[in-house]
Amino acid sequence: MKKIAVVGAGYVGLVTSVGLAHIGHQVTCIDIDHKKIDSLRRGQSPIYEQSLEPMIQENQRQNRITFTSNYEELQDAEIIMLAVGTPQLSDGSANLTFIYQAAERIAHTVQQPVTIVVKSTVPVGTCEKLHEYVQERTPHPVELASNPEFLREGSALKDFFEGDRIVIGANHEETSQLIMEMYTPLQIPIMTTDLASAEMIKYASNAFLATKISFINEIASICEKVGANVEDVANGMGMDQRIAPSFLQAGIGYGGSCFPKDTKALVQMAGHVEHRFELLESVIHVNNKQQNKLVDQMKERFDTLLRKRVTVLGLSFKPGTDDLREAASLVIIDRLLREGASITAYDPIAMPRAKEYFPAVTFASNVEEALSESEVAIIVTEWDEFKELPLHYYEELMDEAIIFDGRNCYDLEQVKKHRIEYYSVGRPVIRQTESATLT
Ligand SMILES: NC(=O)c1ccc[n+]([C@@H]2O[C@H](COP(=O)([O-])OP(=O)(O)OC[C@H]3O[C@@H](n4cnc5c(N)ncnc54)[C@H](O)[C@@H]3O)[C@@H](O)[C@H]2O)c1
Ligand SMILES: O=c1ccn([C@@H]2O[C@H](COP(=O)(O)OP(=O)(O)O[C@H]3O[C@H](CO)[C@@H](O)[C@H](O)[C@H]3O)[C@@H](O)[C@H]2O)c(=O)[nH]1
Repeated sequence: MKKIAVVGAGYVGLVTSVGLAHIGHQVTCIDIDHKKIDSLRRGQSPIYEQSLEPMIQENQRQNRITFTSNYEELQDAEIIMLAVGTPQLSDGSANLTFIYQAAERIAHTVQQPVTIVVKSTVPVGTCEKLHEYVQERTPHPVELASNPEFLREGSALKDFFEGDRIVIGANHEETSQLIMEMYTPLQIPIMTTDLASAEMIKYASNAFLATKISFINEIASICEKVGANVEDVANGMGMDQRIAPSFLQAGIGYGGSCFPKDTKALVQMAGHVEHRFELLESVIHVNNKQQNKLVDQMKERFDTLLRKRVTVLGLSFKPGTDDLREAASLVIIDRLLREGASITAYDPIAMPRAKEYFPAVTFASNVEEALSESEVAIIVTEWDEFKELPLHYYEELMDEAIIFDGRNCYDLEQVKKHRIEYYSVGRPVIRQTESATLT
């Protein structure tokens, strides 16, 4: 059992805190956001993540986790994990303000030798500089390690307990050893390396996954023109073990708090060492195009979207989370509003948050209400609730069932059985008449 402090109670900090407590460590989780800390002390999670709230409560009952805004409570921690945000600046590079603010507070608080473990995604070279920065501000010996986080929202706890790998970057063997001991109960393969390589593994992994998505989205656009079906293409490609099936789901592009910002930060980072990362620039460009694609198709279909009653199904950037950061819904709703459409939206989880983002949108309390009297539906997030919705609902509830599906939720053969006009990504359009199917 180790005494660990985690700085930042966001998606990463909170999941890490709860996960470490659950495997037996004594964890103090610190955040400057008093509202978050108050709600956590009451056992309420400020974010939606499957199984997180009960696990917070269980570890509180076992006295393995405490929440605070007071930095003095990290004084006796042997390990301090840094999990504050690193959002993007206007030029796309990473904003390290929160990292340095937290580092300064840590330096002025520690009373004994400590190891700082950077979980936040930071540009290569940051950990080395941060080490000097903290050590200059405290007489106590400080070690520093990079331990990038690979969890996905929506399956964050599962990823904590059953991740593919743990990467530890450090300058000394003993530092890596200490962090390996901390993770021992997890039985996840551990890779150790130097600080810079660990920092780069995080950016390279996200950039590669984003590349797979933009690649399949480009293939999808070509499929639409040549009459192929991108799902079959992706399945066929994925059977090759060198390619692998994951992250080949065509759709309206990647969003979220990581891929958009980390791809841009890596382009910036490359630029700083006079390397133009042209491949990644294209990946970003393709993604921007992709987010606008369905609205472009809709405009083509209707000529004008002025006063069109549009239903938006799904608002979060992916299912299983209430996170709206860089969600495709932001781009799509903004475009639709500018085109003069009137929007009703529904999301099973993200609506409380979404209300802050979209003051001009009407929110429905369920999918039926969202679809009733709608002229066109657009599926932005592939929640199970939408995937499992009987297709006759669209026929019965909408004026005329016209669906633009940005996540390929439905099987084309099933759609053909209904009077639905159906546009998806990288698959043939279904235009249904009462008696015939014209594709
Ligand atoms: N969200 C993810 O899925 C994910 C996955 C892997 C890596 N990451 C990376 O992890 C980092 C954190 O991401 P996140 O999504 O958890 O961010 P977040 O915005 O959800 O949480 C960050 C938290 O840090 C707190 N904070 C800011 N300054 C602080 C300070 N000085 N002291 C204490 N708390 C402070 C904020 O109040 C906030 O609660 C980022 O670098 C991100 O790129 C995120
Ligand atoms: O085949 C796919 C897979 C994903 N997406 C989209 O890509 C985005 C990101 O999805 P996902 O990677 O599942 O979620 P994140 O929670 O953003 O996780 C990514 O970003 C995290 C933060 O860096 C990393 O820790 C994770 O390893 C990495 O998968 C979402 O908009 C998805 O809709 C697709 O369009 N097609």
